[in-house]
Amino acid sequence: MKFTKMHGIGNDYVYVNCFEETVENPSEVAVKISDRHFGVGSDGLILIKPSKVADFEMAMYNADGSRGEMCGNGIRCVAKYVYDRGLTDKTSLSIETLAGIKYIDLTVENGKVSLVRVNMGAPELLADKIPVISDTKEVIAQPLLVNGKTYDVTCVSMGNPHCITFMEEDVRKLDLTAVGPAFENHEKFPNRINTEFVNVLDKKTLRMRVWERGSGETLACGTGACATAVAAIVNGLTEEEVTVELLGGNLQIRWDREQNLVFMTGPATIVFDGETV
Ligand SMILES: N[C@@H](CCC[C@H](N)C(=O)O)C(=O)O
Repeated sequence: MKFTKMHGIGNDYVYVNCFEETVENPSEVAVKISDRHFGVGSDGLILIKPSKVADFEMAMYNADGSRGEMCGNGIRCVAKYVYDRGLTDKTSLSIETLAGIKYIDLTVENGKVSLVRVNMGAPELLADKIPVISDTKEVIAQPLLVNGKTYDVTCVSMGNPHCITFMEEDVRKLDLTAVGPAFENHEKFPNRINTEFVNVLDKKTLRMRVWERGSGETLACGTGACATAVAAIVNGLTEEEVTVELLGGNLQIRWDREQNLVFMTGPATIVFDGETV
């Protein structure tokens, strides 16, 4: 199987061009190929496929083989792949995901994509749609007991579920391997959850670390950065356009509240091409 290793600010996946390749059991392939010792090493597997309803389809699998509805860093990489590799010459394109069709604008320099802006659609705050088990319609700044400690959490879906916790403690010092799995598998989250640990640096800047459902700690999460920006705005912590600083780099996120659409802008990088034996 031919593949391409790519990353979006350090959130790395193995990409397979399914116009040329067939992947029989993507969940199994995702587990094997993601292994950082016995495989290629990645946060998961992303298939680039033909679509009947959009220009392309993206199918994403976490490192544990589970399917993610959407991947913000992944969709920027898919957009770069299809343009740079000549599968399209469009600089505005649409990509089908399990979370609906996303619309993308490319910045091209010297024939290659340098920046990708994604219309991520509307955020979902209703608890039963995320889903989060709750007595209230939405979960905004509510206490959640995890491993004997109470966290103040806000939950948002960007097509996939996120639980955001703003804290005073420097998130760079947290041991996510201790607390991440407890959030991910908490009884309140029937579909498990991605968790963002966040410091508000100022009205325009957030610092975030993420524990991803199905992949553990990653260097960045695009849907997580969008969900975090929305959570910060509904909690009155930031303005409507923010820079989210992640371990692997920065993303620009804007929630246009008039249209109720979230826009994410960031880079995408091709690392190498390979072939499995
Ligand atoms: N890293 C991604 C999100 C990948 C999916 C997530 N782990 C899930 O299961 O929902 C991003 O950049 O958005």
